[in-house]
Amino acid sequence: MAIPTRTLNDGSTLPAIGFGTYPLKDDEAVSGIVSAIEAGYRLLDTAVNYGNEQEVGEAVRVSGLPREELLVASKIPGRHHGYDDAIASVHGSLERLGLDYIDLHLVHWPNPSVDKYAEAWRALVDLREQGLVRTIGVSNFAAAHLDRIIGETGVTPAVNQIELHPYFPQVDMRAVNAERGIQTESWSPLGKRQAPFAEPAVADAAAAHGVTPGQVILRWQVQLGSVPIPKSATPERQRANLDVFGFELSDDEVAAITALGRSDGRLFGGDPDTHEEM
Ligand SMILES: NC(=O)C1=CN([C@@H]2O[C@H](COP(=O)(O)OP(=O)(O)OC[C@H]3O[C@@H](n4cnc5c(N)ncnc54)[C@H](OP(=O)(O)O)[C@@H]3O)[C@@H](O)[C@H]2O)C=CC1
Ligand SMILES: O=C(O)C(=O)[C@@H](O)[C@H](O)C(=O)CO
Repeated sequence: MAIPTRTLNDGSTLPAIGFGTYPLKDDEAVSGIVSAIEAGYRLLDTAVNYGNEQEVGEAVRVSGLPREELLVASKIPGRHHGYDDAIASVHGSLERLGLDYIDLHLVHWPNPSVDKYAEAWRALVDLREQGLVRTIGVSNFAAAHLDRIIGETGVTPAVNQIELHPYFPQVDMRAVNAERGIQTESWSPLGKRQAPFAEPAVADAAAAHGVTPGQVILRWQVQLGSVPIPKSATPERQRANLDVFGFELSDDEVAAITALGRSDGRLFGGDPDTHEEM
């Protein structure tokens, strides 16, 4: 089944589901990403800090698909936030990927104590002008971080990739993004090691629709309007995770899953206002 698309504020599109590549490395990464592409994924999410950009580029070539049919996303790490460092960071990503442009590039974390994320953003704005990156966005940005970079550059990120899963449904940040015309992407969309597959809200919906709990959670993500990027090294799960466009959750089912949210629901305490990741 064809994957629907989301139109971004710069006129480009993203598939409604992408593929997360962390922590895939080495041969497992190449074979895992090639099998994901064969399953139908067209958006591949990597980062400098995942140490697997080379493998992502290799998988793109091994897949044999025309370059323009795939979207590669990467991220600038905190240690590269100075303007010149950010420019060099993206050139490094291009080199490791072996690509002549990157489809989507994000500032990975704001690292507010370093206070240079606005410089990294200005670098992305300039790299987009040069055509080296097609679409620019951020990750783990709170409202104040977004408003600062928008205010300083007049350029609104196309995407904000944030932690979002049933135990952390990000009601407020989804609204913050939507109010600014920013597409939300969900990292750890299944809840990673805390996947709430056995929660009645999830298990009951799975039974009602004849699908798996993982498919219910990813369908919930789609109906929230976010773009989830589940990771799986297993071809069977890769295919199942993509197969969420043949059923629809009711409003009550969506609300029941959202109600699983908890104030301490973050996976590792990654609060963008305080978490530092270099
Ligand atoms: N911007 C940021 O700060 C962050 C971005 N990310 C991005 O988000 C992506 C996804 O997040 P991630 O943390 O990997 O978490 P996910 O929620 O995607 O969960 C991945 C885990 O779930 C397992 N899994 C996948 N599908 C199923 C299924 N259908 N049934 C049961 N288990 C399943 C996988 O195991 P198996 O492989 O064995 O199937 C893996 O252990 C990352 O790969 C990365 O690209 C992640 C964290 C932070
Ligand atoms: O995977 C990422 O993109 C991250 O930003 C990390 O924070 C990652 O989730 C991790 O390793 C947390 O311990």
